[in-house]
Amino acid sequence: MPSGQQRRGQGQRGQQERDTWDVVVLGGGPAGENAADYAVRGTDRTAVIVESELVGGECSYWACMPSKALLRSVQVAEVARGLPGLAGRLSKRGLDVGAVLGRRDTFTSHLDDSGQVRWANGAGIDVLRGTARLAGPRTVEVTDAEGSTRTVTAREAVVLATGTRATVPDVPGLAEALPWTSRDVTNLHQVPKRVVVLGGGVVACEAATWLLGLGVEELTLVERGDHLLGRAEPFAGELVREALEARGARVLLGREVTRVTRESPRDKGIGHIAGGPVTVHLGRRGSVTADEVVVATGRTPNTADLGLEAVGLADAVAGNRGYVPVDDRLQVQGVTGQWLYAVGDVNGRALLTHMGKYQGRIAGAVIAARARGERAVGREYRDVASARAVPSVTFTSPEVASVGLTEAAARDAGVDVETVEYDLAAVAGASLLRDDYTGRAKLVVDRATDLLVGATFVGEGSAELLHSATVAIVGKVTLADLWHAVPSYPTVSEVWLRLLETRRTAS
Ligand SMILES: Cc1cc2nc3c(=O)[nH]c(=O)nc-3n(C[C@H](O)[C@H](O)[C@H](O)COP(=O)(O)OP(=O)(O)OC[C@H]3O[C@@H](n4cnc5c(N)ncnc54)[C@H](O)[C@@H]3O)c2cc1C
Ligand SMILES: NC(=O)c1ccc[n+]([C@@H]2O[C@H](COP(=O)([O-])OP(=O)(O)OC[C@H]3O[C@@H](n4cnc5c(N)ncnc54)[C@H](O)[C@@H]3O)[C@@H](O)[C@H]2O)c1
Repeated sequence: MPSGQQRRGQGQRGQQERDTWDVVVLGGGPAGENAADYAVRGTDRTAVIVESELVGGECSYWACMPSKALLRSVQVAEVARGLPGLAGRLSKRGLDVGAVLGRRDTFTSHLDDSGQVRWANGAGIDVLRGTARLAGPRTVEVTDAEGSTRTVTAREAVVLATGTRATVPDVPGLAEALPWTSRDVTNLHQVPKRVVVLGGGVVACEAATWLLGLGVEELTLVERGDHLLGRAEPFAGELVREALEARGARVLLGREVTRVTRESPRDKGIGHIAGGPVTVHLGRRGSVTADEVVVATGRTPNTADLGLEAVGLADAVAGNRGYVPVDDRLQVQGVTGQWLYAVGDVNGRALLTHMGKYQGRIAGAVIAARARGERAVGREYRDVASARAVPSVTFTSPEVASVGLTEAAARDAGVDVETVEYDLAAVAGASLLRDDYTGRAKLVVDRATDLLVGATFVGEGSAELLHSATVAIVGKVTLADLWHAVPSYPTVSEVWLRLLETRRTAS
């Protein structure tokens, strides 16, 4: 048996000639990387990741990392402006945009994935460059940039981890106007003076926050629904709307874009203003003209050219909004032989990096167990979190952190719902963070069991608070027991005590 070091060396030398691996992963984003790692970790089994762009996926280069790098500078500056002793010392000229974009670029490794490839090789995983599609059971075709195609096979498992891309709605003139998508707005090189953001979900609200912070002078956000952040508790969207408006944004809710027109559209590369002024028409409700339009209206799974018909999956995927249907072991439903899995965004369960990585860990563990001849039946081999305990943080100002079910979702699920809310600004530890603190917390409780089924915290410091609620939900801690989990003073966590006190007073 070769040592790990020998095996890694052989893997790197042999991967161009080799055509069979134990595990073949399509897509090298965070979900695919974790599935490959957990499938072979500590063994001599072989795995390959087939990647058409950059190993590390959307998250590393065009999503989580650049957006959070931009938002950090914007948020720190905003907090400082609200603190006596600091506010007056800050330059009136605002942020040093070049330096902020430079820091962003260090977090995306200047769109160079060699560090991620080194990690993969070090973990015993080969990397093949090219676009992959299924050609039959355990068989994958890979087409490289020059157009040559080779066929690779998997002895044990194939994992689909091809993620999603930005949806550009079918609005007349929109595609022709060359709108910015999440890739451009996270990798912006120019700050347009006037921007229209289409959509009011997580991408739109975060992008509006950093665009305003970087100096956009006129920002209009157009959402077709009645709320921002439509999947969160309604008060979260309200607080974010108020905050965006306080910074000068115009938020238009319940508006439908009917047409988009642009003078001389020209593709100048990612993050560059793509032509002359662009006008977004809102039917009889007027129009808005800006220097750039950002489309943030949701995601489309990368399944259209994945060869699903070769394994009889085309109809099942089409009937699942284009997402690959999986069971709780992340095994693709409708395919026999226990060889096909799908993890991360592409299965549509929870479009978040941490959830994709969690699913990757589970799928990898199932593959490894089955390779050992085991049945993979225990709890460690099941995705138990995606249904009822998905944590998510929207890094707006104020932050929105939530886990589990909203009140509406809990009622729809038939839970005997009890709720309790508290003004986070009235918590000493929160009010210390900034003088203009705004926030609110809400718990959704199953009255029948005294268990928490959902929690939402809006306000500075919520992001790091969230895990306490996730632990309470997953660990099935009753609210009676939470009374004895004493939060430190003065911290934002003290909101737990206030929520429990409020509940006691009400009952
Ligand atoms: C602007 C923005 C900000 C976000 N911020 C956060 C955040 O803060 N926190 C969070 O948890 N989530 C965030 N998300 C969501 C997060 O980016 C995704 O949930 C995550 O990237 C999904 O990981 P994945 O591995 O499933 O897919 P991806 O990261 O999309 O990776 C899929 C990979 O597959 C490759 N691929 C696709 N098709 C093929 C093919 N046929 N052959 C070979 N390779 C292929 C792609 O090139 C890509 O590298 C954000 C999303 C956006 C758009
Ligand atoms: N911080 C984070 O964790 C983070 C950040 C960004 C994205 N994400 C993930 O990425 C996913 C996708 O985010 P998203 O914001 O692109 O999608 P989304 O589904 O969350 O929001 C899209 C919004 O666009 C609106 N919309 C759709 N078509 C429209 C139209 N024609 N005109 C106006 N509005 C329209 C929808 O009503 C919805 O409110 C999120 O659900 C989240 O899971 C996470």
